[in-house]
Parts: sequence; structure tokens; C-alpha cells
Amino acid sequence: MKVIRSHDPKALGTMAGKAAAALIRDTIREKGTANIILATGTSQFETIHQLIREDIDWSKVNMFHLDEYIALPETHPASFRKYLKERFLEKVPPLKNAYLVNGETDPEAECSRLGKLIQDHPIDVALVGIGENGHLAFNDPPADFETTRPYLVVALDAACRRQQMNEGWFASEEEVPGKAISMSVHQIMLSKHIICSVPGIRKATAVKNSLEQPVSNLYPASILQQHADCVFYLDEESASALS
Ligand SMILES: N[C@@H]1[C@@H](O)[C@H](O)[C@@H](COP(=O)(O)O)O[C@@H]1O
Repeated sequence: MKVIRSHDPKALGTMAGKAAAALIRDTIREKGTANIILATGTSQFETIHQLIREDIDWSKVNMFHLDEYIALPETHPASFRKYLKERFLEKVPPLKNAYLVNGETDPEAECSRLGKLIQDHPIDVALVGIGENGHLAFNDPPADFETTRPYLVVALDAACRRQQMNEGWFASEEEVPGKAISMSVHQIMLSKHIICSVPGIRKATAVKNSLEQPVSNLYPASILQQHADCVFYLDEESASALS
């Protein structure tokens, strides 16, 4: 695992977006197509902002995303589908496929549908973030490191729900859905390249635990220490607790 520090969140996002774009272009050159995972949330603003400015043949790209709330309408400001449509899909030419997680249908059937699709599209490049509680996608601690199912129905813990409220996505903690569909830790780890963008002081403890604690499902993102090609992009604030 590699760590790249930049002076501010904007520079961090620019570097992460450029790195992702280079990997996507290389993959298309080698294989003809590229399969990617995008993350959502505040931490991805600058990374995605850079990605949409890159010269990429998007018609050769298949996209998956990490997670979505169950039973949250797509019109809600916190909907991850809405986020990806408005910040990414509407800003680039049409992709080959964009496999969005639908949280408004039968969740187990949706997990199976997406699971089959992603198993047919081995992931080349995954953009991920981590939560204040160290979660990867919506795999809150203690995360399930054992399951090999690609997508899971998960319960969101209090820390995760509080973070979503504090970031302004919801007016109150009670309004945050209690459940979500999440890509599993196992599936994320199958990605060939992982780019983890983590700006901001609120993530300093989670970053320290993820990078400096022994790998443990109590710090879900600590599993990234075992990935063959994962790069953490940090700013001064998110790196401030590192030894
Ligand atoms: N479940 C989402 C993830 O998709 C995201 O990558 C991560 C970081 O979130 P944020 O960027 O809002 O801090 O946790 C969110 O809650």
C-alpha cells in the first residue's frame, strides 16, 4: 500500500482523478474495455470533478458503484444514484454500461442481479473512500471479511448515520435509512487497482487506524493494507494523526 499526501483536498482530488484516468486509459489500451467502481460521498467530490475532465473513451467503460441506501427515493439529495448521475454520468459521454444500485427494489434480488454482473466484469480500477468509523463502502465495523458474496444488505451503525447527517445529506440522524445495499469487502479487494481518496480532519482517526493498526474488521479499511496495488490519497488534515 502506498500513501500520497497533498497540501489540500482539491490537490488530493486532482491527483487521485488523474491517477485513475491514467489507469483507465492504460486498461482500455491493453484490453479494449475497462471496468471501474466509483464511490460517492463528500470525499469523492474533487476526484470525480477531475475524472470528468480527463480524455477517456467512456464508451469503452463499464461502471459499478459501491453502495446505496435501501428505500431512499432517487430524488432525495443523499441518493447515491442521483449523485452519480448528476456529478458523473451527465457530465461525460455515454458509458458502455453504468450498473447503478437500485435501493428501491427487492434488496436481495438486487444484490443477486448486481453480483452476477460484477462477476462477469472483473474490476480494473476502484475509486473508494472510507468513513469516519473506518467503513469501506457501507461495511461498518465489525465488517464481514469472510463472505464472498459480491453485494450484501447491511445495517448502518450510529456513527455512520451521524456522519451522513453531519455532512449535510440528511436533516437528522433519524432520517438516515437504517439499511443499505453495499458491495462486500471481498469484492472490493478483487479490484486490480484501488485509489482511496480521504480528505479532511474528520477522517484523521479512521486513516490512522486503517494504516497503522493491525488488519481487523473493527477497522474495515485496514484490509486495504493487504491489497497488492492500493494508493491512499490524503491531505494534511486527514494525515495529521499518522505517526
Ligand atoms: N458509503 C459511502 C461510501 O460510498 C463512501 O465512499 C464513504 C466515504 O464517505 P464520505 O465521502 O461521505 O466521507 O462512505 C460513504 O458513506
